[in-house]
Amino acid sequence: MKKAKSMLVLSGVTRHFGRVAALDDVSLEIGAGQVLCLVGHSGCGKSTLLRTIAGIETLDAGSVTIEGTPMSAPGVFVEPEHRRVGFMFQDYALFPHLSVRDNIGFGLGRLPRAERGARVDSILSSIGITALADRYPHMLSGGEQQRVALARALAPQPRLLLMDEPFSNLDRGLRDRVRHETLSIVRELGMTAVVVTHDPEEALAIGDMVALMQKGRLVEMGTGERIYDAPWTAYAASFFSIMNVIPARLKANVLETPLGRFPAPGLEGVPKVLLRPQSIILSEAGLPAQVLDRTILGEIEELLLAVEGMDEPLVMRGTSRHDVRPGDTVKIAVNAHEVLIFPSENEPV
Ligand SMILES: Nc1ncnc2c1ncn2[C@@H]1O[C@H](COP(=O)(O)OP(=O)(O)OP(=O)(O)O)[C@@H](O)[C@H]1O
Repeated sequence: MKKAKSMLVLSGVTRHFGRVAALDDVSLEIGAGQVLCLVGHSGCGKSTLLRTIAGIETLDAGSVTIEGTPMSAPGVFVEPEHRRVGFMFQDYALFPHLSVRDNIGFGLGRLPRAERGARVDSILSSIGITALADRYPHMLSGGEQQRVALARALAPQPRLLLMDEPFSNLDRGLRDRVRHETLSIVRELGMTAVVVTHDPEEALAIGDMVALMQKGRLVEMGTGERIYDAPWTAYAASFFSIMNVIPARLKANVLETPLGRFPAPGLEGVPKVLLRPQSIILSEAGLPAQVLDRTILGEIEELLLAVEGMDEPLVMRGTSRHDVRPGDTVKIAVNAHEVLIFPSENEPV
């Protein structure tokens, strides 16, 4: 497949606030038409990175390049309004005293009046909110306000759309629908977008590429499928999924654990061994474990199990129902190829 032309290149982007390294040597690249999701715990630097791309924040070192032109680099700073970047804020930041139509047209001041009107009509129609054109923000539901904020960010026809937690103000049921619709619009327009979220599932669901950040650094970037199924770091593995931490000892290229022995050629030191709850099954041929608790989480059943040699209960999850209760003894097995093993030196702090 032909590689898409680079829309955005970040190289060694660094930004300190006093002693805090909000961004520490972040480098990444996204192609035209791709959606990148920046994800990580609160305070890891996601918003600062987005603001740096927009030019609302300056850099201490590194560079931001859009479509091959440096925007922020040593001796270069292109003002935000000249970057052709659309920004959608978490709280939407709509102007309360302006109608929907005027909110959307706000950034189009330089266009002749008739052209501005036509542009606003066209975006109202493509986002499906023509009926709301003459209302004011206080007359709109949360989902409608989100739509207007999206329309306002898209109206100046940016080459890059930046969205900071665009769905976090919506409640659960509405969020999934609005998220789906928003992404459909972004994809139909062929927009390149960078979306910030703290929600691992949301990142996997919407990003062509997912970039996981921790303490100002980029930990891993990849497709959602790769970063979930085959994480390079224990940090990423545990960020996107609940994990059981399995105590292990390395002996002659074999890991000895309370759940069995697993081949680990070439490993040294004290590796970290992780296992997803769904990688454990009940099997007559398996090891004994005692049921501590059983919880039905809707579609999923969760068993907490005590296993000899493990200090922490083992969490097992699956869609099958098991007729067991606390105190019962069961036999468990693990899918050996689903055991995640990380060399100790591979870990960010
Ligand atoms: N203007 C500022 N002055 C001082 N410190 C700041 C400023 N902006 C951000 N920081 C600090 O930089 C770090 C990164 O902040 P940032 O807002 O980018 O994180 P985030 O990942 O977006 O967090 P959240 O998900 O909570 O919004 C934090 O430690 C924050 O306190």
